Amino acid sequence: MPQPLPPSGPTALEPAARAVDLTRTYGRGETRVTALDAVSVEFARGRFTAVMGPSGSGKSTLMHCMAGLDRVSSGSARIGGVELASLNDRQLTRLRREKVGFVFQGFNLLPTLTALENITLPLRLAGRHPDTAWLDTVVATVGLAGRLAHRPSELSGGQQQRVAVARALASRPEIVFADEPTGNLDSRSGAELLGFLRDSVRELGQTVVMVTHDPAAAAHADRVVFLADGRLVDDLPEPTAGAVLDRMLAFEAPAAAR
Ligand SMILES: Nc1ncnc2c1ncn2[C@@H]1O[C@H](COP(=O)(O)OP(=O)(O)OP(=O)(O)O)[C@@H](O)[C@H]1O
Repeated sequence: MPQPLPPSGPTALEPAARAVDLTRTYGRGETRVTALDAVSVEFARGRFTAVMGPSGSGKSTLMHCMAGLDRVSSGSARIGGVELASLNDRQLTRLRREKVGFVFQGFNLLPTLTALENITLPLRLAGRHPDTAWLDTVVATVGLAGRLAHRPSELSGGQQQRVAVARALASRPEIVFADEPTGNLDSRSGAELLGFLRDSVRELGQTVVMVTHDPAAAAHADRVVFLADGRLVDDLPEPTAGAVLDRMLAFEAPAAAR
């Protein structure tokens, strides 16, 4: 029998995810690295947040700790009110399947499965039946109707990444984490994909957190948070590409002057 997940709490008011003083260190002694240093951040429901910062600033570590793919060293990471540190491995796996969607740079589609089979695979693994009406809405939102019987090799890179987005949304997760989802796409496919992610937030009420290096990509989000040296250093609402670029230059200027 699967053990029940702890209750999610008063969900309407609870942010989709929250970190409090989240610290993650790797290694010991001289090789010890503090990837995240007491980061506190909330990701509100129904919002699209971009996470930016220089290489090595802790962006992927933050995503992995928040998504339950990595354990925190100290502090708290919660999804919909559930403290991830309180879960055993089996409960964590279930929480990831049921409440979290992932979109990675490399798509991670299974080549022998059709687009539709790829999209519904996590649900089937979780022993759940897809909600057909929701699935139709997701497929229409990401513009994949007519491509569902194709295998990944018969789809363009942009279409493959849209399959990955539909797969992340298929379970109607509490939150979707996307790690540089446009990294392997040409600029047109990338812009399209960002439009679909934004539509999933605006029209379907989903919550998306996306790591990106690209100010134009970040400008599709409702908010940008900036990391530097494992710390949260800035928080920009309603970002424009210009404003994001200005912040990035402001962080880089002191480093360049050293
Ligand atoms: N498994 C690990 N073992 C040791 N050090 C790690 C591990 N994962 C990450 N780090 C270190 O933690 C720091 C933050 O890494 P992280 O991958 O989160 O940065 P990032 O901002 O996502 O970088 P990039 O933009 O280059 O992907 C880096 O110094 C990295 O070398």
